[in-house]
Amino acid sequence: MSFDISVSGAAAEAVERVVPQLVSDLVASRITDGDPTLWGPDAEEESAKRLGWVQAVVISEPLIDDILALRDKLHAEGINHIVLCGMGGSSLAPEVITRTAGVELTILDSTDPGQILSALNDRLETTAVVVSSKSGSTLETASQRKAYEKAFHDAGIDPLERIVIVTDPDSPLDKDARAAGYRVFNADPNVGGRYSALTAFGLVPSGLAGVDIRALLEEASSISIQLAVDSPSNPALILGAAIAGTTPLKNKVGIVADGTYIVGFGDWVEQLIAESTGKLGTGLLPVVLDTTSPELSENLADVQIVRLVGSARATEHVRDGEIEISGTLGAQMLVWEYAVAVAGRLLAINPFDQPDVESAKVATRALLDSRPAPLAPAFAADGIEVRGSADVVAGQDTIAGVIDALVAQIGPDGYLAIQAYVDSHTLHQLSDLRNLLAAKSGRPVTFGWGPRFLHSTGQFHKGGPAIGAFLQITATAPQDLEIPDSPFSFGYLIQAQAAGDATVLEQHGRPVLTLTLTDATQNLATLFSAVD
Ligand SMILES: O=P(O)(O)OC[C@H]1O[C@H](O)[C@H](O)[C@@H](O)[C@@H]1O
Repeated sequence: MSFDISVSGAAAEAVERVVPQLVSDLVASRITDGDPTLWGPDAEEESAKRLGWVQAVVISEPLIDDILALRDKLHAEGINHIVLCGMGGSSLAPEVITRTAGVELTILDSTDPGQILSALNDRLETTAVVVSSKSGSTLETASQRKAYEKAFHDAGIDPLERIVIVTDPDSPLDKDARAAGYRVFNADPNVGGRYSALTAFGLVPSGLAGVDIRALLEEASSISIQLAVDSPSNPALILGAAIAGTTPLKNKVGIVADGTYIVGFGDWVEQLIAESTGKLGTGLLPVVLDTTSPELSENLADVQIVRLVGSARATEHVRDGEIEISGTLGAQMLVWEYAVAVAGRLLAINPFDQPDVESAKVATRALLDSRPAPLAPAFAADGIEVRGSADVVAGQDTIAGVIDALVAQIGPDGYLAIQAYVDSHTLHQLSDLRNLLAAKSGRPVTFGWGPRFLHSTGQFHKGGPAIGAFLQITATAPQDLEIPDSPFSFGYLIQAQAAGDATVLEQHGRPVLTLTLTDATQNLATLFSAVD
């Protein structure tokens, strides 16, 4: 069996109560048939052009030979290092697919100048770059493309030979890239970014990097008939009911890899859940945990634990109150896509739009256009500059003090989001703050690298229930990097992205604390001791 699920506690109660209704409403077969009326009249127009993922396996099959032929051609030319430039749905699937397969793929989903420089300086002579953007208008991706074009030119390499484009037909990128003479793979425009794992967006970079993408599609195919059937044993109906049907709603979903062979599934499913459901003041907050995370033992009434286990047998030993899942990667991707669509119906929202992502982009764009002088910090301590909401910074003069003040703002049903707009490779230790702050606050804590998370959980933070408190970590970059043909640099862009999102969060009445590391390596110790 390619997929198994076991439920207990409130999730089991939800399955018992909700699934019969889903079956009698023919939800599974209607999703499979592309019925756009399942999410109400307001969602109908969008849903009508967003259900193509149901047929992704069939649609993607013809792409495989072209991808493998290009891989062979690149190999024959000695090109064996693949970089992927893309944000959100254009990079999260290839990340989990290649990590699980143990295949190298350098993913550039950052605007941090140091991180971009490291990628540009890494094996350029033997590198091919996939530039992926469904809309073809994402600023980060366009900037990364320009940086690689310049780097190839400067090295005397023709970018047309080394850059491959994945985008929707007729997008601005599609038109521009075709006119310039780039190799372009088009994806199905009737699939939204976060549902695009099994389309060209997941397959082109993963296939070029060396993954057996045919096997991935076969894994998904093996479960597709089960998902289309209106039956109480349909795993997507069970999962959808278990995560979105509990009463009262457990609106945080703690996802922990505990025995699964899949590496990094939480980071992919995080976007699918958060961006699909976090809107109109409701939604499910995904919280990616590890097996030592405090949330697993705290029995928080509003957190539903989902444990990704190793084998079907492991799901027979489900822990009290948990959901346990096992399965192949391709099958899990398709099951979760169906389940989140089901969750959208249960939560009475449109699972295919992302109305609040745009607000942060607009605020960032305003800063990029006007380029105001940086806001003076409220204070600085031990080389860390402190800015933030008045409730958090007023009366404080230590890093420990402001962090405590932010934690004190988290309500009984709230959560803390750590958002680190830094080089995620050199400052990887920052993610260890998550478990520490979860222990300190006794509440769920999410961790995201900026600007990557803006395209993943960013929608929930602004469109979901207004219960988050936000810790931004930024850094003064030791070196900046110009974006070719742009009035601002990567260093300016990442700061504007943090400041733009902070403005929008504060407009939603949420507390924000921004800590700027002026000497990142030295400041880490201060930060960790302030949290302890
Ligand atoms: O693939 P792109 O069009 O560049 O979009 C990348 C990301 O952009 C936005 O943030 C959307 O909210 C995401 O759903 C999407 O995955």
